[in-house]
Amino acid sequence: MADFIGAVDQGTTSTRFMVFDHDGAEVARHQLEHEQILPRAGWVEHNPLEIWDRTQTVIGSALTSAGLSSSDLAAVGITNQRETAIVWDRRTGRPLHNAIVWQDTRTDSIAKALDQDERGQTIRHKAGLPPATYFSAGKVQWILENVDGVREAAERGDALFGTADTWLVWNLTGGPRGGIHATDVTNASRTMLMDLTTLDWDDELLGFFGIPRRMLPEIHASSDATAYGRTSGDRGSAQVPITGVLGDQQAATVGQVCFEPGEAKNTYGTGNFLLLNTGTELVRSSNGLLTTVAYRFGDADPVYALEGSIAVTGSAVQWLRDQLGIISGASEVERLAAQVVDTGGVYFVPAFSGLFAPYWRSDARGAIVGLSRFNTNAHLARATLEAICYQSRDVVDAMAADSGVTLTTLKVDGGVTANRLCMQLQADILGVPVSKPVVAETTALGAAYAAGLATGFWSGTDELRAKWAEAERWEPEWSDAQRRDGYAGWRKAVERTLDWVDVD
Ligand SMILES: Nc1ncnc2c1ncn2[C@@H]1O[C@H](COP(=O)(O)OP(=O)(O)O)[C@@H](O)[C@H]1O
Ligand SMILES: O=P(O)(O)OC[C@H](O)CO
Repeated sequence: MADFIGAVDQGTTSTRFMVFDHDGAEVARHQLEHEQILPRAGWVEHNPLEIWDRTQTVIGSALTSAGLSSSDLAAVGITNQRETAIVWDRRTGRPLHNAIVWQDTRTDSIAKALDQDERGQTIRHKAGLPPATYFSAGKVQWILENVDGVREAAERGDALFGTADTWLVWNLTGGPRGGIHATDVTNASRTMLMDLTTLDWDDELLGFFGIPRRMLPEIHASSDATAYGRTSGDRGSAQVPITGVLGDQQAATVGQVCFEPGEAKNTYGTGNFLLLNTGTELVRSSNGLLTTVAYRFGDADPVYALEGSIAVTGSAVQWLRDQLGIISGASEVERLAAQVVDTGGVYFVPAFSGLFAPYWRSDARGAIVGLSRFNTNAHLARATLEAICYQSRDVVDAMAADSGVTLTTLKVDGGVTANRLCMQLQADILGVPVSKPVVAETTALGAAYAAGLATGFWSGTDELRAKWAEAERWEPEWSDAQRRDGYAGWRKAVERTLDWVDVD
């Protein structure tokens, strides 16, 4: 058997390929960014061909850097930015529009209209999601209605829809020459088109968006030995089985070995995504969280999760860098924030395109409140880090209310966790310890685990669980009063951002 498992992590800002050995240790990686196309305020697009090109490059260069070839890979897993919608022509492989990214808000009127009658409740009940611009279905509807010829092509069966996993699987398995059109249950659970109980596309939901079933990929388990086929073996490379496919936040849940109900992880990247494993029971949220599929391994029952999705966390740090210019790199925010002992009364709510969980308010906009002449850049930097943590606190509180689970530790990962001050603030603001694993690339690791489980490379979840090891831990230091007062101020600041714009 080949000694390694590969994993493609196709994220919002970059695509990386990583190779892991049997111990789950990293052997190789290469990563490339792709362009963020911003045609108008609120619109965010990617070029699917650029993403495919980047994917091929990072696979080749990561293998070469480690002196490996594709024949050294027992299997490959794919994990991806979720919800982002791609529609392409099956005959040519050409995209019929740029990918419409999860952050894009152009479909606000579609989402609003659905929520004005009982369709909103039907979507909540069947798909586990509130009608919102975040999810794929409205984006597909927009392409069908706004791009010439796409609806006709979709009805003829020539236009295919997929999230980034589907696009990559189709291209890796041959594209127009017989590529496999498939997705997994976790990605399908983010479209607003899948019924969480049947794990199949739902005709009533498809009808709400006018989406022909023929456009849609087949839905399979997240870990499956055959459904996703093999890489096409172009340019003399080996045909490697693709045996793991799952959305990036679900992959991080697997990489953090959250296999038991009550276990949770929080990933801090562009946004934050906190997932709580609720087992084979489907828990419906009354507090603004999403119900989603965490993973399905082979024929086993699906495992569900409650998710709190936060749109802007690490990207608020980018805003300090790119728009305000008060830091020159993301890592500088820690030094600047550490120049002061608190935020000097400042709160920053980065509701740049509204607020996701648990508020789901597209009429909110960002605000910096509590300013006095005393305040400096350092206070704003610290308030940015606190905003990341307070938004996570909102979600943790909603989760406790929905599930009755009180976290005893929060497992963390993602780019922002490099910021030790931010992680200390997170422990302080939550009042629970925060724990970071040795392998911080939990997303790629989770995709590799899903792929390796399907082929017998790893024997089962117990073996994977034994590989998890803590690298760093932060204990709460704030007093209860400090925590209570700080959070009360945050809630007041959030109130100030609501009902700020009229959204059409
Ligand atoms: N030291 C740091 N302090 C705070 N934020 C950071 C730091 N390093 C990186 N970030 C933020 O982390 C994000 C990138 O994390 P990553 O996990 O790669 O995100 P994604 O997968 O969403 O692209 C960026 O938004 C960046 O601003
Ligand atoms: O690509 P990331 O890491 O920013 O994750 C994006 C999420 O999957 C969006 O739901």
